[in-house]
Amino acid sequence: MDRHIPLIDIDNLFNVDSDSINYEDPQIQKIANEFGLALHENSGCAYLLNHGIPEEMISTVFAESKTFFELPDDIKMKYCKKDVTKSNHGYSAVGQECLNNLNIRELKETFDICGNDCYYPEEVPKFKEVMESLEAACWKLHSKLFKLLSMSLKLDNVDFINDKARNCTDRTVPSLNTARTAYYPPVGDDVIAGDIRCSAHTDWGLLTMLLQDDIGGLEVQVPSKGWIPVPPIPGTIVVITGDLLEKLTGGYFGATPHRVMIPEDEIKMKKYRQTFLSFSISDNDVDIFPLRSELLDGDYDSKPVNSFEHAMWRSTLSYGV
Ligand SMILES: O=C(O)CCC(=O)C(=O)O
Ligand SMILES: [Fe+2]
Repeated sequence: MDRHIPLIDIDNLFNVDSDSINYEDPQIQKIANEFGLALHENSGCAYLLNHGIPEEMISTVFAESKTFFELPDDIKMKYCKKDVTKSNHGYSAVGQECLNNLNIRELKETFDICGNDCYYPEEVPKFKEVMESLEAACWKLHSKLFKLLSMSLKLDNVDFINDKARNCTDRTVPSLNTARTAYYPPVGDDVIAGDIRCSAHTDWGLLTMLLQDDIGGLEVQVPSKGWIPVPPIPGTIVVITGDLLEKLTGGYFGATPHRVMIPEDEIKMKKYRQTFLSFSISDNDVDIFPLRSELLDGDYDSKPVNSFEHAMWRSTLSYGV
């Protein structure tokens, strides 16, 4: 099969205690180089194999999420986002969020977990626990992936990117770091021209980890090739670069445009699709300055961006406020 998106075996790094990883180990350096190259060249996107997050943890999140998304609308709306200029937490119905700021209808529903003022659907008692477990597992992996990327940049400090993410996984520290469960309802006869499952956009943060079911439809935009599919591969996680990583690395890891198409296949179109996403977004008070290094493009705009301002700007545009 002609696979456009690189597949990287990260050799169960998740299950190794972070402090006991030997970053001098040639095997770890090889993984770091492959991963860095995959995110730098063309696709800005990679599949991770042997990521170590238990499949059961993922399928439980999909099952509990489905129970929530299939509740009546009036119940789901009790949990909708309260004020998108302040927090990213809560439920969004079809048509509420449009990620490329246009007047396109996105046929998706989401529940985002963000911040420390979290509320959860009481109708689905296990929702909170399973979401937070998978979120924590993703956080553990994020910090290891940041180390690999710092290594691939040949930086002495393997914690260079972690230092910029700061404490975003600590809920007592304000950040827009977010975990999202997404549900794309079966596409019915009321679909209109222009409808899409998720419109073209880049993510706002450093890295996004995406777990998808077997329906497909995700695509990334690759400069020389246009839109290319990122089909589901069982047992893998998809990693996508975001705006803050692009800024931090002076464009070396450019943010990757992506979207989700409605399947052309009639049978698949009538099926729902589910994903879980973990977006790593630095603490609110972090200013991201582009790194200076001979590897990087000296022409990159050196103006810093503030993490909160950037993510909030993107978020409010998506909700039209
Ligand atoms: O669900 C997907 O496959 C992608 C969703 C996405 O890109 C997003 O929510 O930012
Ligand atoms: Fe996205």
